[in-house]
Amino acid sequence: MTKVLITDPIDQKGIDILSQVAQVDQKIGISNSELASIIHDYDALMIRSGTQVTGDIINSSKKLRIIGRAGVGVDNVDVKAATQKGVLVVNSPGGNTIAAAEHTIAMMLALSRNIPIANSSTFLGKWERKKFVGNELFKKKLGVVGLGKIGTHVAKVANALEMDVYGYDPFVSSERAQQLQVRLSELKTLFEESDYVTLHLPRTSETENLVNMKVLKSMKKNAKLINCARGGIIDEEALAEALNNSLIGGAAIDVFAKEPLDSNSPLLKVDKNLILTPHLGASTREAQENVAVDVAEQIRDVLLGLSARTAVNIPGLSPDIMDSLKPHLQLAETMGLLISQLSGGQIQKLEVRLQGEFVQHPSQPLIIASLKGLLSKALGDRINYVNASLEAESRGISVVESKDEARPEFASGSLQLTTFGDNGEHSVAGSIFADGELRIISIDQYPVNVSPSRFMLITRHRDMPGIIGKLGSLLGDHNVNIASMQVGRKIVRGEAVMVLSIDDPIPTNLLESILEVEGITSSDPVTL
Ligand SMILES: NC(=O)c1ccc[n+]([C@@H]2O[C@H](COP(=O)([O-])OP(=O)(O)OC[C@H]3O[C@@H](n4cnc5c(N)ncnc54)[C@H](O)[C@@H]3O)[C@@H](O)[C@H]2O)c1
Ligand SMILES: O=C(O)[C@H](O)COP(=O)(O)O
Repeated sequence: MTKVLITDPIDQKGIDILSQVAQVDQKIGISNSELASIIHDYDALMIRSGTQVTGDIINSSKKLRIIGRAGVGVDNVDVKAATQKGVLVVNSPGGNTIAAAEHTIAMMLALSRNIPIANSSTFLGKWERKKFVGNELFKKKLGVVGLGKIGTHVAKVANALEMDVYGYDPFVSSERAQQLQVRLSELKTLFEESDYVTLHLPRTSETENLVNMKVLKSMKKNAKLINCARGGIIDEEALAEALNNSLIGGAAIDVFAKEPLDSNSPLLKVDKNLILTPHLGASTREAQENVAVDVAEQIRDVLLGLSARTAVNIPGLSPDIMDSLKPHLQLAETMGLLISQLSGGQIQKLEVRLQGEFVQHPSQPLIIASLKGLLSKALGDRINYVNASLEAESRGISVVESKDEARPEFASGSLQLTTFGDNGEHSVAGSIFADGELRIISIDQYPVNVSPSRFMLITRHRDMPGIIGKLGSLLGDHNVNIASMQVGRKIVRGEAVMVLSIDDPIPTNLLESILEVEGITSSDPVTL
C-alpha cells in the first residue's frame, strides 16, 4: 500500500488528490524524533514550513520517494541529504506569490496608519485620534530588494498606489526593470534614500544579516522596513536596538531567524512602531489551495511513475549519465560560479563552447551545470539542475551552444564559457586533466593553468617588473596567505591576468589598496 504522510496543515483539496492514489496519514505538529521513527513506512512526505526535514529524518527513510513542500522555501528541508538519498524534493514556486505580496502591502499600510496599536487602544475604551496620526504611501519612495516573483508584484501594486518605486536585484536587467516601472538603484543608495524598504530575496550565505546595524544607521530616521521574505536576512538584535533608539521609523516583520519566535527575542521587548506576524505571508485560503493542489498533483504523478513539474533537486537525467559526467558537471558548475563573479552585473547571454573530447558528451547537462553555477550566488540553494534553465530564461539570459571537434590544445578537450552583459564580455575555459583534476586553462582569453580553489583573486594588470612583488607584499601585510600565483599574458609587457589562490577571503578595504598599485586595472575576489 502506497502511503503519504502529511505533517503540516494542508488544504483539503490537496489531501483529496493524494487520497486517490495512496493512504494519507496526517500527523500535524509531530516531533522530529517521532517523525524519524515512522518515516520508514512512507513513500511520500508533504509539509509546509513547520516541519524540519533533517538529514537524520531523510536517512531514516526506507522507501521515501518524494518530499512535497506546499509553498516556496525549502530551507526547512535538507535538500542535499534528500538528493544523496535519491529523494525528489518538489515545491510550488508561484502558488503563494500574490498572498506574500499582499501581506507586504498590508504590513506597509498597517505600519503607516498605526492600525494594530490603534485597534488595541480603541478596544481598551480609549479614543486616541491625535496619538495615531499616520502618513500616506502616496509619492513616498519604496525600495524593493529582490525583484523576483513577489518583489515584482509588490512593485506593481506600489506603482498603483503612486509610490516612487526603486529596486535592487543584481540579476534583473535594466529593460526588465523598465517594464516593471522600477528604477534600479545601488543597494546602499536604496537603503539611504527610501521611505520604505521591503525585502523579497532568499536567505543565502550572501544575504544573511544583509540588514545590519550599519545599514539600519544609514536609513532615514522615519524609514520603515518590511520583511516578508526570510528570517536571518535582518540582524534582529540590531533591528530591536535601532527601533528602541528611533534610528528608523518602524518595521513590520513576518519571518524570523528562529521560528516560532523565541520568547527571549529582543524584538518582543521593542515597544514602538513594530508589527510582528507569525509567518503569515502565504496564509490565505487561495494560496493554500494553490500550493496544496500544485504539490499534491506532483506527488501523485511521481508515485504513479510520472515526472514532477517543479522539482528542486534531482535533474531530469538518468543516474548513469550523471555518474559518467560527474567531473564534467563539476567543472561546468565551478566555471559558471567563477564567471558570474568575474562578470558582475546583469548577464544577457551565455555562450557554452565544447571542444575536442567534450563534444562527445551530451551538452545539455553541461549547459545546465554552467547555469546552476552562474546563478548560484543569486539564488543560493534554490537553484538546481532542474530549474537552472528556467531561472536563466526568466532572468533574460539566453544560451548559445557551439561545438568544435578540431584537435584541442588539451588532450581531454575543453569547455569554454563566455558571458555578455552589463560589464562587457568575459570568458573562462577549463579542462579535466588525466588525473581527473579540474583545471582553469584560460581567463578572458589569457592562458593560465590553475586548479580552482575556495578563495581566489583575479587581477588584470600591465605586465611590468615589480608588480607581482608589490601585490604579494600587500596581501602579506594584510595577513592573506597566498597558496599559488599564476600570470597569464599574451605578449611580453602587454596586458596580463594574475590568478592567486589564497587561504582566506580578501577584506574589502584590501581590494581598494590593490587597485592603487600602479599597473593593476581590476581586482576580482572569487569564492568557489
Ligand atoms: N512570508 C512568507 O510566507 C513567504 C511566502 C512566499 C515566499 N517567501 C519568501 O519570499 C522571498 C522571495 O520569494 P520569490 O518567490 O519572489 O522568489 P524569487 O526567486 O522569484 O525571487 C527572489 C529574487 O531575489 C533576487 N536576489 C537574490 N540575491 C539577491 C541579493 N543579494 N540582492 C538582491 N536581490 C537578490 C533574485 O535575483 C530573485 O530575483 C523568498 O525568500 C521566499 O522564500 C515568503
Ligand atoms: O516559503 C513559503 O512558501 C512561505 O514562507 C510560506 O510558508 P508556509 O507554507 O509555512 O506558510
